[in-house]
Amino acid sequence: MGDPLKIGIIGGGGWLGGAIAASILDAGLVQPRDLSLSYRREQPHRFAGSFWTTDSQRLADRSDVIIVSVRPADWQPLAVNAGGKLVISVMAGIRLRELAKHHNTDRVVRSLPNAAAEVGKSYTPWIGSEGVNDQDRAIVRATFDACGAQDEVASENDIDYLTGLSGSGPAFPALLADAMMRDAVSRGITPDVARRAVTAVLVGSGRLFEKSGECPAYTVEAFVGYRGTTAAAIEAMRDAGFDAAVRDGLAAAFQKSVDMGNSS
Ligand SMILES: NC(=O)C1=CN([C@@H]2O[C@H](COP(=O)(O)OP(=O)(O)OC[C@H]3O[C@@H](n4cnc5c(N)ncnc54)[C@H](OP(=O)(O)O)[C@@H]3O)[C@@H](O)[C@H]2O)C=CC1
Ligand SMILES: O=C(O)[C@@H]1CCC=N1
Repeated sequence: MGDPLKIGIIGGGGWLGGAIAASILDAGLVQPRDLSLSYRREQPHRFAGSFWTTDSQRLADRSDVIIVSVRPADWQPLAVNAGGKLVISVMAGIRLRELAKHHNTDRVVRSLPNAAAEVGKSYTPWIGSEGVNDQDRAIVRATFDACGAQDEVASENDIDYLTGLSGSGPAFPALLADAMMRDAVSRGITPDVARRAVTAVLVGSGRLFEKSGECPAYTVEAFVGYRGTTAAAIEAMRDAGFDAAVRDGLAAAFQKSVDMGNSS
């Protein structure tokens, strides 16, 4: 067996960095003493036994793998020389070429998890640079399997598109849930009941969807074919522009990711 893996998470005090840290610790991919996390302002009281620092270069020096999880706007001023080590970025928009140049390594991975990493249910597409080897790939898979599911994809264009589809994805059911809740409350349903009803719909339909493995079009058609209340709702939502709203939203996220890459 080789030496235990040492992992550092720059921005480990943040939302996604903290979720990844919790997932890889839970999965036993890294031991607490081999995990380093950097923060900027206030040290979070999490991950006892791990190494917290404000010095991200120190973190990089004591790690084999460096995960970069700061907001894209905070990345340019982040001067960290990885010296050829594996760098895994979870940042939206930042391209492989820029990552390699900025961190002085040809072993870089661009990935895009989502907020469900917090409950071990992220979906994470990723792509590696030419310098990434088979062992690096195995580390990336293990890292994002610990957070949910992952796929290596064919191009950075795929990452830009999936940044909207799955990276931003958890926001879309939240948007639907919010609209449903507000409608329910406006019709006199108590907020408590509305919240419980909407939460049950989201969680229950997610589980159902996962279990059946059906194509969503088939499910929708089955409901439409029933010719009841659900068909009435689906047809009214579609007439009101549901499909176009989703298409335009995904296009806006895709474009934003490309624009962020052009300006980084
Ligand atoms: N949240 C999400 O759902 C997803 C996020 N992402 C990507 O993940 C990245 C992180 O996002 P998220 O976790 O939401 O953001 P957060 O703001 O929650 O976390 C970023 C963290 O980075 C810290 N930070 C900033 N600069 C430095 C620095 N120089 N050294 C050490 N720490 C620093 C911040 O500290 P401080 O609070 O003190 O400023 C903060 O805790 C982003 O690039 C985003 O694009 C990708 C997919 C999904
Ligand atoms: O909204 C964002 O920019 C980040 C990236 C994908 C999800 N959250």
